[in-house]
Amino acid sequence: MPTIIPFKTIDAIYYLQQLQNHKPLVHCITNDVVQNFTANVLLAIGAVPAMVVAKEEVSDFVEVSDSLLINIGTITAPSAKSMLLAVRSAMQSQTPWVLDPVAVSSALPYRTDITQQLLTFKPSVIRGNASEILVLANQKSLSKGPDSQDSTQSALCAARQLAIEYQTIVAVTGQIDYITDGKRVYSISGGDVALTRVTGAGCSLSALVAAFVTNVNDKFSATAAACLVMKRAAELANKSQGMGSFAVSLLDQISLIKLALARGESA
Ligand SMILES: Nc1ncnc2c1ncn2[C@@H]1O[C@H](COP(=O)(O)OP(=O)(O)O)[C@@H](O)[C@H]1O
Ligand SMILES: Cc1ncsc1CCOP(=O)(O)O
Ligand SMILES: [Mg+2]
Repeated sequence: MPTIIPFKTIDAIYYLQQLQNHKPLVHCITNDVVQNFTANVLLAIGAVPAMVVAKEEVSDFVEVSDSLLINIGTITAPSAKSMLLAVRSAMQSQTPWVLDPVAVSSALPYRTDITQQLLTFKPSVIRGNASEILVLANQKSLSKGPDSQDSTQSALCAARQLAIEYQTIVAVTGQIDYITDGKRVYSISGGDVALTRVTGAGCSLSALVAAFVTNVNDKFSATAAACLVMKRAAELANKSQGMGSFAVSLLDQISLIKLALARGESA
């Protein structure tokens, strides 16, 4: 196992600045539960979201986008078709794309099979919770629908194995996030368990990753920067008024995160 390196705030600030300079257009094919929240998270960080899903136009739209998010949360036969067309186009045009394998498990062979097909089109990053990453690496897991029941520590070997097998970057998230390209590992601690009590935290994090990996050479560090932003924003968000307010406050804190990270660095 390589040395696990805590990812630094100063490096996250650099990638955040790159993102905000370029204002990337992020093409999202995501699940029905989190469309609006995901679009708002992307706007809050300084990216431009576009939820374009029709099979007739996904290939064209990938070509004008800076990156693509594929999230299989509420997959159906028509959306699976759109996803496969979009990732084919992304691979051909070398557009970075992020896979969020929501709820892959032995109990859901349809989405697991589609995910295996998607993986052949070379995702730039796979972002999932520990149970999802264990399943993709053919290891035992304990998921509960879209939620993980496994620790990220227990999925780190699986994450590295996947990164090597698909020559990609894997972000396995939970109490501690790990980001790996198979050889190196970054860790990010902190965040807040409240992130597991609102829907769409993981899905919108995958969208953030898609925004961060555009226009950069080092997608490994850019992925870690996205993960750090979500954890720090959750720490700063208001948890005292319940989970509805937390979700709104999380958006507020994402929109203000550059200032907060810079303040933390100069303190
Ligand atoms: N117990 C926890 N403590 C702190 N942060 C957490 C915890 N569990 C998940 N997170 C954070 O929640 C976000 C979503 O991750 P995760 O829950 O793994 O995704 P998903 O919603 O896809 O299951 C990430 O930013 C992750 O770091
Ligand atoms: C509840 C639910 N059901 C299908 S997709 C989805 C959203 C999952 O969101 P997240 O993985 O971010 O918790
Ligand atoms: Mg998820």
